[in-house]
Amino acid sequence: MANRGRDVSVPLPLCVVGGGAIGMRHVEVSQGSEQVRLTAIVEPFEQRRKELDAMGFPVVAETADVPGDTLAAIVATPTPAHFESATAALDKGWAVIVEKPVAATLDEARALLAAANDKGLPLFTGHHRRCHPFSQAARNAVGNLGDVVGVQGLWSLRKHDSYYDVDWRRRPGAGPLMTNLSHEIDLMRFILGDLIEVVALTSSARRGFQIEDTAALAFRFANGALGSFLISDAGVSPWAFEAACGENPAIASSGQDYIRIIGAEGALEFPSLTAWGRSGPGEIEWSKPHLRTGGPDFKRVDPLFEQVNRFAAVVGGAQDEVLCTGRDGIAALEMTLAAALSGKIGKPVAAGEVPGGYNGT
Ligand SMILES: NC(=O)C1=CN([C@@H]2O[C@H](COP(=O)(O)OP(=O)(O)OC[C@H]3O[C@@H](n4cnc5c(N)ncnc54)[C@H](OP(=O)(O)O)[C@@H]3O)[C@@H](O)[C@H]2O)C=CC1
Ligand SMILES: O=C1CO[C@H](CO)[C@@H](O)[C@@H]1O
Repeated sequence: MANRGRDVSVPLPLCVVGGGAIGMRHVEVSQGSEQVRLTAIVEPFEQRRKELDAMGFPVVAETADVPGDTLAAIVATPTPAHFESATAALDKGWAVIVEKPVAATLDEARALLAAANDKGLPLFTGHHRRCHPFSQAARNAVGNLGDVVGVQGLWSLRKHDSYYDVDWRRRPGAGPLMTNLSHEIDLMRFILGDLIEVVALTSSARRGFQIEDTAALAFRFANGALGSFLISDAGVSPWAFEAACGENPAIASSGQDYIRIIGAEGALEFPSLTAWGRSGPGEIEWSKPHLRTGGPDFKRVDPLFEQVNRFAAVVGGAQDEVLCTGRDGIAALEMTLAAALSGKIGKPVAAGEVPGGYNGT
């Protein structure tokens, strides 16, 4: 692969494309990492460029203006622009992390992966939750539950109204399915394996946009387990990934678990990894009390910092089993779009049934 075998004692020269909300978090962690060196922020809009320049950031208008020694990019443009931005980065010969969802449609996502493969360049998707120690531990802990029967999740955070002042966030490619459920799907895949079917009810009754504000979903996994999820960015609650773990400086912590995983031999709350299981010998069944075991104390990390360091290591030739690959990103996008399509047509949608050009509306 291109860039493999470079001297990893030298920080990876990397640019961030898109100087918005998450782009600036990538800038922050890149500037704090010894594994990478920020060469530029690519920001096409003059006013924003001026602001970034005044703050002392190295900012350029387009990919062509990025310093020539750059070897990698994090693409953090609006989702509908991912394809164009990531294609431009791959054309420069850069290794790429593209923010989630990997693209607006499956056709675009598959074309990106094909381009990366043709050029021998690493392509990852920014489903950063995998980089938390508790996510990796959950993957191992489900092995103690016996056959997994099901999973139940709830993600409900009320976004501030001005979040939706940004035009693209009210349009196809955005909304809590593409923006937030895509993370949940990747996380469920990471912990429990492939999802193969989804049925959904969607509603825009609270915010009144073209995109949904709330959805109730049911999933089927390849291993036979089932799942259900309620997701909303209009409803106030302490139950959501970011509130549970406090990873996002812009979102208040609650410390509340928001997912329960159920197996034939026990159950697990996430992300605390509080476990419920056998309290004695013999058949484990409903007349017997459960033994409750609190989860371990996990080291708190900034997952974006972990992600960029892992990325730098892979570009230097390391193997990685945690980062979300381009292929993983496509799988998460497929079931996210399947959920949107199901909500639209009122029927279950299986993997393989989402049209390549479908963008979720
Ligand atoms: N992993 C995570 O935790 C998160 C991921 N995301 C994902 O990141 C992406 C960006 O979201 P968010 O940060 O909220 O969006 P923002 O709108 O805050 O930021 C996008 C930035 O990209 C700029 N931009 C627009 N088009 C281009 C282009 N063609 N080339 C370069 N820059 C461009 C925008 O400029 P201007 O404002 O002037 O239009 C803006 O500065 C989305 O795909 C989203 O799903 C978002 C939040 C968290
Ligand atoms: O990707 C994401 C989208 O938005 C959320 C809130 O802004 C983030 O926390 C999340 O990681």
